Amino acid sequence: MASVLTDKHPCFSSEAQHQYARMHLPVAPQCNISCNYCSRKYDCVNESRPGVTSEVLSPAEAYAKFEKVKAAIPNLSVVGIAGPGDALADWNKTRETIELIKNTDPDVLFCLSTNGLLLPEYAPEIVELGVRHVTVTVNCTEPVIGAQIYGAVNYQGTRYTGAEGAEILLNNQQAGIRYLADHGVIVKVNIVMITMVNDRHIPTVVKKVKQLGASLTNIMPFLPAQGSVFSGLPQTNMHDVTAMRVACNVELKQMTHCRQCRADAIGLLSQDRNNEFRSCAATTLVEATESKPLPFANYYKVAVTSQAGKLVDLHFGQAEKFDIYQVNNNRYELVETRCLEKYCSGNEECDSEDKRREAIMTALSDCDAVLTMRIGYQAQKRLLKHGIMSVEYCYTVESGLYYAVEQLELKAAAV
Ligand SMILES: C[S@@+](CC[C@H](N)C(=O)[O-])C[C@H]1O[C@@H](n2cnc3c(N)ncnc32)[C@H](O)[C@@H]1O
Ligand code: SF4
Repeated sequence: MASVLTDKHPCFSSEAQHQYARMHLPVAPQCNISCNYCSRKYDCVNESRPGVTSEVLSPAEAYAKFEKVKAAIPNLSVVGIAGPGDALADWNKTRETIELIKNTDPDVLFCLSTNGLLLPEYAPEIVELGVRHVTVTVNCTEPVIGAQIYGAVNYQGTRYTGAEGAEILLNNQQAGIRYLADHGVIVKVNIVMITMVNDRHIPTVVKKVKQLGASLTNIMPFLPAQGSVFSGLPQTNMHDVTAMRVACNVELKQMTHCRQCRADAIGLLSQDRNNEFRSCAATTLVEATESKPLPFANYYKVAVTSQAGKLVDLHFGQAEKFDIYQVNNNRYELVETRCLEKYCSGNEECDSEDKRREAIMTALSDCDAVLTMRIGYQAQKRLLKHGIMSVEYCYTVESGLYYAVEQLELKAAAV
């Protein structure tokens, strides 16, 4: 039977994702390990992926932001701490933030995300604080595989590398998951699927964490992050991720609706509103939208970022081609493919970069929406100035097109 705790948590329950909003409070910037896929140094405003945030807050600032968001989003059910580093590496700030909110709003569900290194130390306090959802990232169970994924593990004042460091991390993760599950905490395990590194080993991880008491796993595609050791590896194909989720679902419940959110995400999973609540945000995305006439004969034109045309599996900033579809709520047709330069070249400051980005906007300006796996705030804002809505989605192109139509119609109804 589904628990009331998971029923209201949009990340732990696919039913709750459409009804309940969550907010991530970025109060924990530090980390105690180095994952080779992680980069928190590259502060690109166009990025929308884990570890990215536009601000780091003190516990008091986080509390003030919570109050503001709660007033604006009454269906806010969950407050999570997902970095931008590790919730337990900055435990004092994490705990203080939770305590401040809990004292005034005892109904909020709290969750936190961790690599698990410090779970043996803090799991009893987590339980005592009343945190009932914890996400632990477990990418392998074998130290030799861990040695390829983790550059270093800093534990109790010593820096460990290779299989030695990985072994400490993996042992602590496993002990921590068992403790939490035995004490009534719902544990979700994130697994970053990295082709040729840990992909074949994932079913073993799922089996192990199930034995330890985890309730579900979330197999996520590896996203190459500029500035990370793995920046040159290819992004994991969504087709492979989906196949792995299906195979592992036989063993344990799988999360399939993860959006790999930013550390400051706010709102429903499908509609990140973090930009409305940034301390420096002068206008909202809605305010920035220019009106655009309704499309001819109720057909919308949607530009899709897809590697092979079947799945929405490409970041907007990485796309070099856009498939242009005409679509309404029961038909769609691919009308052309436009080859353009990449939006994100990594050369943020340069003047010609701005011109190039405007040229991309002009090339897409006849479209009503861009359907993409992920898109950053500045790129969304620029698209909206051209009257183009951005829709983040992570499954087939076909279902994504209908989802985009739904979003366009909702927007039209709200005007
Ligand atoms: C930024 S972390 C924050 C929580 C914590 N430090 C951890 O690693 O679990 C949130 C999630 O994003 C994942 N992640 C970070 N960088 C990633 C990347 N480049 N590709 C895919 N997943 C990534 C992490 O493994 C983790 O599951
Ligand atoms: S544990 Fe989390 S924050 Fe730390 S390096 Fe890994 S992904 Fe980044």
